[in-house]
Amino acid sequence: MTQSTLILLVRHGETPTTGTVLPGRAPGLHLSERGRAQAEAVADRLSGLPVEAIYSSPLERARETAEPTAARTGTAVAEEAGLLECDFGDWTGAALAGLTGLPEWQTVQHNPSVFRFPNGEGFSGMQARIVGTLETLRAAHPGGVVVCFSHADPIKAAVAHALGTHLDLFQRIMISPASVSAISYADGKAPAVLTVNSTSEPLSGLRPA
Ligand SMILES: O=C(O)[C@@H](CO)OP(=O)(O)O
Repeated sequence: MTQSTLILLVRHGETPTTGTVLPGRAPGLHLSERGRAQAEAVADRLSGLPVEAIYSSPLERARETAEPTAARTGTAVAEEAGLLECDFGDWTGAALAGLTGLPEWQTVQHNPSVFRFPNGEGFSGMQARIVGTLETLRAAHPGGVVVCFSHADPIKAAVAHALGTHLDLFQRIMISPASVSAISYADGKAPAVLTVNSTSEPLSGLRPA
């Protein structure tokens, strides 16, 4: 029987606007100094895992978070558009303080499955995209350890799906900057969520040697 495939989902490290602006897919947002330190810490925490492949959202903050892990493991980073941030459409670049007062914000929080960002992507479409992408990557690396660098909302949606949690409840899942969440996929079985939003522990125990 093939060993399970382990997919690690890493949110990018902090940027100068994390928590204050909805950056979305706007280009040119880089890690802050603290974010770069978090990216190094991710590489430390993953050391000891037999990483077979690394994929990243094409956005700078995700690529920069992947770099130390790539250097440490000697594994090239492949860009994967399926790991991109949600397309926030007209809300891209908006200050969160200005969005939280909008009536639509209540839908974003409490009924996201029906919400589509104006001129952007819907949460349901985003979830289908990230789940489909992980399915493709797991099929490409049977039995392997695959590290994927992505963004908060897609990771939350992927974890919710693996848990069997409805998308309308996905805002209850916390995904912090530079956190690692792990899902194991075995043939013929439901996915197993091994850890969510891990920000401090070493992770080599997820795939004992
Ligand atoms: O703005 C945020 O809080 C999240 C939403 O997914 O984005 P990112 O993980 O790209 O910072």
